[in-house]
Amino acid sequence: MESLGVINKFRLSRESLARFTLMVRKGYRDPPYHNWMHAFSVTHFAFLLVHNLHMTEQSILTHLEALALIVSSMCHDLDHRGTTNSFQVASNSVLASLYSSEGSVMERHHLAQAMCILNTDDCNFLENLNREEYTLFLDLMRDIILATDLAHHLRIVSELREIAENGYDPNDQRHHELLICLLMTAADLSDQTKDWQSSKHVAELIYKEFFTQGDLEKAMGNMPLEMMDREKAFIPELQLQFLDDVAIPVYEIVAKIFPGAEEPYTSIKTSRRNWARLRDVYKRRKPESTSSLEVFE
Ligand SMILES: Cc1nc2ccc(C(=O)NCC(C)C)cc2n2c(-c3cc(OC(C)(C)C)ccc3Cl)nnc12
Ligand SMILES: [Mg+2]
Ligand SMILES: [Zn+2]
Repeated sequence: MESLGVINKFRLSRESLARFTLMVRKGYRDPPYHNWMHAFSVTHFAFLLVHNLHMTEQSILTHLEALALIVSSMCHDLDHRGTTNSFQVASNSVLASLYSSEGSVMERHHLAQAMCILNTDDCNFLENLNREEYTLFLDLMRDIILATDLAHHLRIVSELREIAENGYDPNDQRHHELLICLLMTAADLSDQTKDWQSSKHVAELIYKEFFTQGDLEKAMGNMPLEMMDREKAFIPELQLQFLDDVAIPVYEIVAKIFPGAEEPYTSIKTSRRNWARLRDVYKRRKPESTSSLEVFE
């Protein structure tokens, strides 16, 4: 926050900011993947994007938008239970009864948790923002956290491709809104742009979460998605699919809009090559012998 210049610009209270951060960290549970470590690494990547691509200096983002992106990254998976939106509905969870009519069940809950913490005494580090800035900040945080629903991303990805092809227009309000969603998604997926060992380890954590949900669904008498069924999933193949269909296009678009952001795109393509190698190695063995998580050994 210091090096983004938002502390001084918005006269943020360091004590409140520290209390807010500690409350946010406490607001995460400890599933294998969707815990504070994920929120922390997403926040760090969001900072690197804004800082290294000089987004505030070049007026690509206002300082308020940069602040909203960082704070939203910290809060974007608050109180995650390691289960998906469809599982909330299938299991008739309290969160589903609260939010399923609007969709993005978990993301609405993450946002509600963030608002609660902001409204907790001594944690509202935004107290020196004027009414207009504060209202705009809350609108930004809402849009950004709701943009972390994979379904939302899949709805806008064709518009994102079009912006990457035809050029980003900083004066186009829709382009600007879509860009902020893209930055959040790029941060949320950034574990896959790290070194192979780290990316592979994170994938292992995600599938531990998915398989636990699959076990729960079987216990409930429901059929889990193949991706969540530890007996059926072939992880290298599933990872190649997700990288090709969702993750790699995100960094390809980021690299097209920001020429200085080639590295994550290069790195995730390397990760993909490693998954392809792993798939070929495990494909040759008797398929029934490889228990899903064995690929991580
Ligand atoms: C390594 C890696 N593999 C994944 C494999 C599958 C899926 C999945 O949900 N498949 C559902 C089917 C219907 C397509 C997500 C995966 N995933 C995510 C992720 C991304 C999310 O949404 C944004 C950030 C908006 C893309 C939301 C939640 C998660 Cl866990 N992060 N890393 C991963
Ligand atoms: Mg999420
Ligand atoms: Zn996340």
